[in-house]
Amino acid sequence: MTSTSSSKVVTLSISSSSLSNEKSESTAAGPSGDKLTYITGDLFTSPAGSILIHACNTQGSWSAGIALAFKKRFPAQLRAYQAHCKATPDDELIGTCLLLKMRDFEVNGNAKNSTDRGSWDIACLFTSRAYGRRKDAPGEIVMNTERAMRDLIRQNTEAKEMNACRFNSGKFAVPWRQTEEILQELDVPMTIYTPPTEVVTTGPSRAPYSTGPH
Ligand SMILES: Nc1ncnc2c1ncn2[C@@H]1O[C@H](COP(=O)(O)OP(=O)(O)OC[C@H]2O[C@H](OP(=O)(O)O)[C@H](O)[C@@H]2O)[C@@H](O)[C@H]1O
Repeated sequence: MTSTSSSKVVTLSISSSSLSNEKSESTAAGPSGDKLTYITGDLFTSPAGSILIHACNTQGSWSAGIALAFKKRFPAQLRAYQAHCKATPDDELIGTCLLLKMRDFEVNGNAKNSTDRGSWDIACLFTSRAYGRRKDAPGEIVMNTERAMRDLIRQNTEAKEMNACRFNSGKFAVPWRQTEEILQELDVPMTIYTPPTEVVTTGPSRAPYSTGPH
């Protein structure tokens, strides 16, 4: 069997085991994938005290997609993200992670009526320099994702639970599978949330979204 066909078998095995909620064995030939858990639901229902992960541009803009939800819920964290972007050159930001710790925002900053205040740390993965039509190419975003995830793992010294949306797969237009492969290679435990609306509206190749990773 060629190495190409071998890796294909591993991939298929990951897919089917995820759908049946069974753990797949880790093999030297490929990623285990068994540390990713898939949930249909809202990322903002993640357990308190955990980390919420999303992808960001380096321009200081949370203006669309799930970033807009972060902006509305966490105005103080938005300001910290903007200040960080302003103070750091793009080339230094890209491929890093800004980890905004809840304890730094408990006392002041967020809207007084926010019920989310202080519930989670927020990990901003800088996976693209720009956004919209000027966003980085998919291959670059994937490379930046690996570096930014390593930076997050390094900073997560308290081993907090990590939760993410299918980052990079919306506005950044990178097929989820490519980001998923990076997470599998890093062998990182993470829960991935998919909105129920996305399950309904996706095409045939994304149909298993309600229960599986592809
Ligand atoms: N509540 C929720 N719970 C769980 N999943 C949720 C959700 N709401 C949405 N999703 C899903 O979350 C995935 C990512 O989709 P997104 O398009 O958001 O993000 P992305 O990572 O591709 O791109 C980042 C750039 O998008 C923004 O826009 P701007 O640049 O500001 O214009 C940023 O600022 C960045 O720059 C998609 O699967 C959505 O279904």
